[in-house]
Amino acid sequence: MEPEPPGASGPAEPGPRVRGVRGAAHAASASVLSGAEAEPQRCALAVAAVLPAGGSGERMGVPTPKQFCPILERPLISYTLQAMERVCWIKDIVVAVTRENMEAMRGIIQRYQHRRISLVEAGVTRHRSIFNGLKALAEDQPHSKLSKPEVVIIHDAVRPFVEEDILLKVATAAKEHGAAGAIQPLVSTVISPSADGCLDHSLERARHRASEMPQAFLYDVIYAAYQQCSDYDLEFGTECLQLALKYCHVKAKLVEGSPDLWKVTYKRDLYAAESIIKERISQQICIVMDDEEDVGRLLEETLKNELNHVKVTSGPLCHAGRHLHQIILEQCYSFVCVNVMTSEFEETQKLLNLLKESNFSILYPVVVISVHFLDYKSVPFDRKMENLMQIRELAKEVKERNILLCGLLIYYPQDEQKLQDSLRQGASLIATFIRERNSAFIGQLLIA
Ligand SMILES: Nc1ccn([C@@H]2O[C@H](COP(=O)(O)OP(=O)(O)OP(=O)(O)O)[C@@H](O)[C@H]2O)c(=O)n1
Ligand SMILES: O=C(CO)[C@H](O)[C@H](O)COP(=O)(O)O
Repeated sequence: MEPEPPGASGPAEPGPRVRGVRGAAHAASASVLSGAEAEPQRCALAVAAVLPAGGSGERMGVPTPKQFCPILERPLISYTLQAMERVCWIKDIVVAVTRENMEAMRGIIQRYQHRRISLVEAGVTRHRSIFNGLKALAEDQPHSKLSKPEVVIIHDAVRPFVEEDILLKVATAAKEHGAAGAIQPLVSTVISPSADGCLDHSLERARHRASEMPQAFLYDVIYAAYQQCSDYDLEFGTECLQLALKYCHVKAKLVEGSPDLWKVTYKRDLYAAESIIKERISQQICIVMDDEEDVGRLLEETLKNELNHVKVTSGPLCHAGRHLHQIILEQCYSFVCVNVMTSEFEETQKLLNLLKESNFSILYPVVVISVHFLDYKSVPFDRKMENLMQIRELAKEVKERNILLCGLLIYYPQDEQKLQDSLRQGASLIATFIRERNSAFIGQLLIA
């Protein structure tokens, strides 16, 4: 068994923390993946989790095992770990990884500051990997920091959108029934073919369910089941709930799960996962501007009208960045910075410095759009453009910190109608960059 990574700590305290590097990153992680405001829940049980992550992802058809495939440049498994570790009542998270990927996994834990993780070696099948994880939690492990839990949750490393709510439901049901698992209605009807490749019979769809993850068990039940398992079960079995039934006569409680619990299996699932994450981190935009700025207010109004499903907040960068910390706590990953009174990039630079200090962008790419207004009666167009070309250097520098910066020049004519058109065009460009987070925009100066 692997020791905890350096800097790993005990269970997280409920609620997000803001101070320091780790605080910022994990505050950021508190509710974005769940897509909900995460009120920390309580669970009186001693709970640990085992995450099998030792597969090769054959059906994905790419050389990298799917759990290590990047989504927005971060490995898929890191999203799943983030979803598990934000649940403060899960004491230990044991991850089963193949020997050849152990070093890569340690790197991921360190880079994304995951906590409460222990690594064990995976087996050649999913059941064997899970068994190895369970063994690490057994009482008789010499030199182990892990303690035997009352309830163990088993969850695939490739199901990143697991929420605290379903984890609590399966853990609580496992305490009462001995075993519990998430289910979903079947999408397709299940049929049974005969040896000649023809239909033998079909199952009545409404009477069957798809078994998903997470599942939870009284530790003693599932450990005893795995100890009694045949080699055939360990080789070909796909259902842990069945093992509890077959070997311990425990009938699992089935709990309705959400469609987002699906298992990333094919390449298209990576695109789907990326879209879900992008959508979740684009639900809020913060406009950084001086309260007195009329033109900023107009832009804010236009953005609110054009993006009526998105929460738009605004405010100045206060002393010591207090206001920004508040915004970070509110899970905002998209900033529009209005530069009017000051020299071209002064406000943007201040915002970037705060974002860099907070280390907020470890987990998700943060978008910053530096907005400038073009009123070429006061500054000649060529000089304005020359100044604004600094955006390239600035963008290059902050890209290393996972901050995606682009500039937006908005034409500011006297004519009311033309100004409205420019603002609408600007709002549409802002919305596109925030939604797509496409690196082609980085360092570009967009013109509206
Ligand atoms: N020997 C194995 C095989 C699978 N798994 C894990 O079990 C989970 C669910 O399995 P599956 O989706 O089948 O993953 P793969 O086996 O990697 O995929 P494929 O069947 O397409 O090869 C994944 O997190 C996978 O890494 C594991 O820990 N050890
Ligand atoms: O959904 C599940 C129910 O336990 C498992 O994740 C699934 O059965 C794993 O099987 P495989 O590794 O063959 O895809």
